[in-house]
Amino acid sequence: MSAPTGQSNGKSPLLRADTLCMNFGGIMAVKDFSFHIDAGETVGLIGPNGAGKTTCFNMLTGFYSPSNGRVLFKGEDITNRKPHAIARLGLVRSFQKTNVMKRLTVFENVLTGHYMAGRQSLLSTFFPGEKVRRAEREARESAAEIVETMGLSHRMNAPASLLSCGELRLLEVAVALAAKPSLLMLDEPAAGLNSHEATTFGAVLKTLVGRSIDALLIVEHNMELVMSVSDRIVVLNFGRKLAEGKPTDILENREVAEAYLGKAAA
Ligand SMILES: Nc1ncnc2c1ncn2[C@@H]1O[C@H](COP(=O)(O)OP(=O)(O)OP(=O)(O)O)[C@@H](O)[C@H]1O
Repeated sequence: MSAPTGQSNGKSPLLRADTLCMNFGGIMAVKDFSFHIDAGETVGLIGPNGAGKTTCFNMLTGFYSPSNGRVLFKGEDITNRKPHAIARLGLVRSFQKTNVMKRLTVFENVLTGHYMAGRQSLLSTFFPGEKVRRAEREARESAAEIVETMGLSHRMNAPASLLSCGELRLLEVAVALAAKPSLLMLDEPAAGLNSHEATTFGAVLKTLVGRSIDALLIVEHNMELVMSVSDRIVVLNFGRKLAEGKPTDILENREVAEAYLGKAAA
């Protein structure tokens, strides 16, 4: 069931992490963690509180320098690169904290996401030529398309402050998509959603790979959601990979049940 070396089967993976370790002053938060993500996949990274999921996210995206190991993205070694340089290569992450500006409309938020990720110079903004005007047009078209992809067209001109929790979570993903990721990494994107909202959210997430992005990595505590959207699940426990496999295999895995619920419940 598991792929302990983090190697994909034959193909070159989109992302590959080899024996990542993170040592916080003597505490090993992550130990020898290897895994991969292929283009076309949605991978769920799960584990009990404190298992090391966010630490992994931070190492994969340049926010932490691993104490050991390396990260390859599209075959390029990105270990110790700066987060913005990694994002420019197409590896974009969300944070548990919202990236939405409440006073801006849905459309304006997504457009802002474009500009934040853009490379337009200040000079060209003040003295726009045809090239800048074309880029502006394309950014607006792309923002409208992303809003539609996320199922928020009917809320396009609504201030974000008026959105429901479910709509807000969708908008957060839309803003991340504006950075044009190849691999999108979402850290607890469904936090606070009720069951109905989580179902809608999951249905939208399922449409993204192959349409807007090449692959998706999702850290999520909502088991129903993560099991329904993921092709493959990787389980962390005490900083180590405990299991890896299809959602159905993970749901039946005794060690995983024990890690989450304690031995008595397994
Ligand atoms: N900056 C830090 N300094 C010291 N210890 C840290 C730091 N960040 C995380 N840790 C520790 O590393 C371990 C893994 O934490 P991490 O936040 O990665 O887990 P997690 O799986 O994301 O948890 P949660 O599901 O609760 O968000 C925990 O024991 C945590 O206390």
